[in-house]
Order: sequence, then C-alpha cells, then structure tokens
Amino acid sequence: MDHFAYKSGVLHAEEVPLTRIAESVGTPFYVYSSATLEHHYRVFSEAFVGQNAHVCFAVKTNGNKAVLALLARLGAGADVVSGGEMRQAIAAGIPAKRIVFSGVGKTRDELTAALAAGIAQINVESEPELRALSEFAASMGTLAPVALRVNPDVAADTHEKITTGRKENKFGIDIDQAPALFRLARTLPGIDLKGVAVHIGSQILDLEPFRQAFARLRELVLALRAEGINLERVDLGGGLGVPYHRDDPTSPPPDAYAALTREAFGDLGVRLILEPGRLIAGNAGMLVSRVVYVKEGASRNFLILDSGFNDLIRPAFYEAFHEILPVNLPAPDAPREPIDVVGPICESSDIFARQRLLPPIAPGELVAFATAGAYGAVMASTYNGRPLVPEVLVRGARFDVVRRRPTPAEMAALETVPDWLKNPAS
Ligand SMILES: Cc1ncc(COP(=O)(O)O)c(C=O)c1O
Ligand SMILES: N[C@@H](CCCC[NH3+])C(=O)O
Repeated sequence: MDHFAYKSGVLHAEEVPLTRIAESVGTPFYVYSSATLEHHYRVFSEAFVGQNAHVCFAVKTNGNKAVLALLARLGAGADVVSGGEMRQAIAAGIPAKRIVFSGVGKTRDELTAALAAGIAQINVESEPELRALSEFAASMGTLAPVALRVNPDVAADTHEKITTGRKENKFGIDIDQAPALFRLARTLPGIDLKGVAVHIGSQILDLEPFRQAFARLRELVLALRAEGINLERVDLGGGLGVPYHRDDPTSPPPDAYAALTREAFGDLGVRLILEPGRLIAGNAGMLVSRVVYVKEGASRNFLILDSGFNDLIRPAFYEAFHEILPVNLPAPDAPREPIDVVGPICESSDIFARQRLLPPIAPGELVAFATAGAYGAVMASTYNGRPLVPEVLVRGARFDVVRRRPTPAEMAALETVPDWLKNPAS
C-alpha cells in the first residue's frame, strides 16, 4: 500500500500535489510519504506480535534523519553497516541498545565507536574480525555483544549484484565452518557471544529461500546447543522484496514470513532480530524530475530529464525497472509511444528506461520515478558536479524539506586548494 495517487489530474503524495513541492524546492527531489512508511512498519512489526522479535530498520536503504526519526518514534531499531550509519541512527533518536552492526570490513575506529556507544550487537563476519574485536573490547575493558553472521549457501532468486547468501559471496562465515568459530568465540576475551545472524540477499519475492535459510540456521542453533553453546538471539537480516513493475508479484506477506520464523524458531526461546529495509521504505518514496528536452534522434526519441544516474543509480547499476509516471495525468486516449528516458550525465549508461511506452510529455513537465524510497537518495553521488537533491517528507497536507539542496558555496567549501598551488608557477 502506498499513498501516492492522482487527484484532480495531478499526482499527489498524500494530500500534497507533487507540482507544489516542485515549485517550492525545485527539481529533482525525493519525496517520502510518512503514512506509507508508518503503515509498512506497523504491518511488518505487528505480524511478529508474540514472537519476541525486534525490528531493526536497515539504514542503508534510507538514512534520511527525518525518516529514521519517524521510525524511531514507532519503536524501530536500526541495522547499520558503518560508523556513519550508526551515528545517523543515534542522531535520529534510535537508542544504541536497538542498533545492530553488520558488514565485512568494519574498521578499528568503527568497532571501538560501536562498543563505546553500547550498541546491541555486532554481527561478525570472519575470524580475523572476531579476533580484532576481541582485542579492542578487551583493551577497552568491555564485552562486545556478538552474533556470528553465517552464510547458509542459499540461492535467492534476485539480481546477482544483490544476492549475499551464496558460498561465493563475500558475506558471512561459511555455515560449515561456523561451529568452529562459535567455539573459538566462546574462549576469546572481550567477546560476549549472543547469537547468530544471516542475510541472504535483497529484493526477494519468494519465501522459499528464506525457509531454506531458516531451516539451516535452526539446525545450526540446535547443533550448537547440543555441545553447550546456547545462543539467545537469531538475526534474520532483511531481503523482502517489493513490486517495481505492475506485473511483478506482490511482496511476500509479512504474516506468511512471520509464520516461517515461528515454524523455524518458535520453540527455541530465542529473540529474533529482523532487518527489513526495502519493504518499509521502497514504495514510500518517489524521485521527481523535470523534462528538459524532448530530442528526436535518428532511430529513437529521447526524453531528457534533469535527474541522472547520480540521483537514482538503480536502472544503470542493476538494469532495475522503475515505473515512470507523468505528474500531470495524461488524457486516457493519449497515444503511448516508445521513448528512451535519459539523464544529462555524460555517460551512455545514464538511461532510466529504453523504449518505454509513455504518453507525450512536454519539456518543463514533471515525471515521477515510483518505488524510489529505498536505495535511492542513499546511493546518490555528486558526479558531473551535481549537488545531492533535496528530500521532502509529506504528512497529510503538509510537507517539510528534510534535506535541503546544498548551495554552490557549500559544495565548493568542502575542497581546498593547497597554498603551493595558489602562488603563480615559478
Ligand atoms: C545485513 C543486511 N541486513 C538488511 C538488509 C536490508 O535488505 P532489504 O532492503 O532487502 O530488506 C541488507 C541489504 O541487503 C543487509 O545487507
Ligand atoms: N542497492 C541494492 C540493494 C542492495 C542491498 C544491500 N545489501 C538495490 O538498490 O536494489
């Protein structure tokens, strides 16, 4: 469910016409619906009532401070993958005690900052990381709450660039090697072994790979128990997909996903940690852009926008499909012609859609990329000297700019020319 719809012929986010936001902040901009975020969070977390489950929103999908603050108010924790994300989550009001930290390359600075902040859990992904963490925690005179992230070698039917739970992926500890590492973890100073974690990939629309991964995890938890290693937490990661195309299957229902977790872990007395990202934020956001030119090429026509892959990289990076909606509703009988929708960046891959069937859209008009609330703004760059775009949060009939566009002076101020370059060459 989302709260983007045409009303009186104009695409609205909740009660606000996107044209009004464009007049106020200029284009391109990201817009998020607080009602959609809230709805998704509630439906997901309510599916786990009675299961001792904690929802830690995956900050990598959308790290906007207002978005995180909204989720924090609903009781969300955070799954972070860098010191930067940890600080973002804490600054937005998510208590450290509700933060879990994953990632294959956590540095000394990041691990010690996490320990100093008192976060709930560090998901360790290798033996060298475990040994390093042990040393840092012991030297700080503290105990690191640890889960070992295992790689269950499950194939998830998703884009190869976003699968994480196969043997050849860099993530997690091979499930067959895991028992030895759990044994080691118990003996190391500074390590408080709390649990096991898994995350098999993202944009998964079928529950079967989750069922397989959970079954392997259950087996592991029971095998460890049999040798006296009692894990009290099981972190299941995220990965639930969302429909991008109208023909895509719908998201797996949270109730059905919760039934799987109950089946696999319900009798084990463990606390579950869930790290959904895309499912919460995906269709809570859109990227709105203006048509700069319509160019008639020799073999095809181009709709040239003022946003590029620096603003929304998913189509260029993963050949991802995003619905492109004219903000002004076209006449029902408007002819639909194939057109390439492109950005202004000097790269041939700066294409949002090839030969998309669209009604005529004139220069100056607005279009909206749907399902851009996850892995949208967070993956933006300033390539081609383009500033990061504003982000706007809508609530009912009001909207707030929750990230403003930097001024050219602010962008320039980040860089310095050393003195030796300022003097005339001698
Ligand atoms: C460890 C971990 N947890 C959670 C997520 C969130 O995934 P998704 O947005 O697919 O729910 C990711 C991203 O794939 C991840 O790497
Ligand atoms: N960035 C990816 C998802 C990656 C998930 C991170 N482990 C996307 O846009 O679909």
